[in-house]
Amino acid sequence: MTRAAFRTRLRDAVAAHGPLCVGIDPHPGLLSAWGLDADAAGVERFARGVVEALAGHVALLKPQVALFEVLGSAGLGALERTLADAREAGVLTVADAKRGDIGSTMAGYARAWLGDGAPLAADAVTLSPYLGIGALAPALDLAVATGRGVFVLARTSNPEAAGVQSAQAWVGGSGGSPRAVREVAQSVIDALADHNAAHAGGLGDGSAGAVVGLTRGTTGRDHGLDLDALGGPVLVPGLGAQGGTPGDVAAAFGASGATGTLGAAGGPVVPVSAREVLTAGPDHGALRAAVGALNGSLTG
Ligand SMILES: O=C(O)c1cc(=O)[nH]c(=O)n1[C@@H]1O[C@H](COP(=O)(O)O)[C@@H](O)[C@H]1O
Repeated sequence: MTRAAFRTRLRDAVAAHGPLCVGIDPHPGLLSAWGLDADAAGVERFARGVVEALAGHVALLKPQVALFEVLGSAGLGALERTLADAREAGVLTVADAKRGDIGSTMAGYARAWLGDGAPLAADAVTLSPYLGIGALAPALDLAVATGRGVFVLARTSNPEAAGVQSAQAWVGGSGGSPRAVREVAQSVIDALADHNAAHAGGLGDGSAGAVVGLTRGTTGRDHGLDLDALGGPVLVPGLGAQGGTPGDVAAAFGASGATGTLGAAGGPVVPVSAREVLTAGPDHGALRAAVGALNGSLTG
């Protein structure tokens, strides 16, 4: 299959629709508000309804895998059909699976979420680097080979993460590079930047994205994390239900963040909202209006 690099496709989608990524998070409370049962049929109608309403109106959709997985095989079937709908409708997806394991197992996760022809293949997947970023190589490599992407957790939106992600780590010291102390979150970003630099311009261009949450108050070029060398997209959860605002996106990532670019060659910056947008449903027009309003605030 021929396709452009994930980041190129994401940039085009952001240029067409605005930077917002909408999470497909079928929480029981939302199912009930939409008049649906909290079972696999309800989850499927909810998730496929979001795709139907928003395909052609949003740059990226992010199904939350946990909320399908909880229903076992029927839930995963619903997720398969949701991803198939999105593929057919031409809307980009990132499966929010937050996978990360030892390399040999990671190869299985990589094929499951990023492999051509895999039932659950999405355009990108979220990954956790806390078994060591090197352990994620099978997924980073498969993303390069297939024109897909990964978003690796660097600084997440939840306050409990600070103890691990803000710890200081010794990095470098091999291959002649000097040893230096870096915040763990920065060391993740630096590793992704190295990966992207090695694959610039091809099918893997910018395939290694970072997750940088909106709500921890210390993102962006002025406040610690240096994203300028990343050379890839940034997924920014925390908008809406977790308290983040479009103004916070601009404050954290600079004015360029709001328009979906970052640094000289980085980005796009893609803020995420699930619950705040989804509460506007199930009416398709109301969902589109909520997305339009948020995109307007992000770019205005
Ligand atoms: O990887 C993610 O998407 C993610 C990372 C993070 O740091 N924080 C975070 O909230 N998320 C996900 O983003 C979504 C946010 O949902 P809302 O808070 O409803 O907008 C959920 O599916 C979270 O699992």
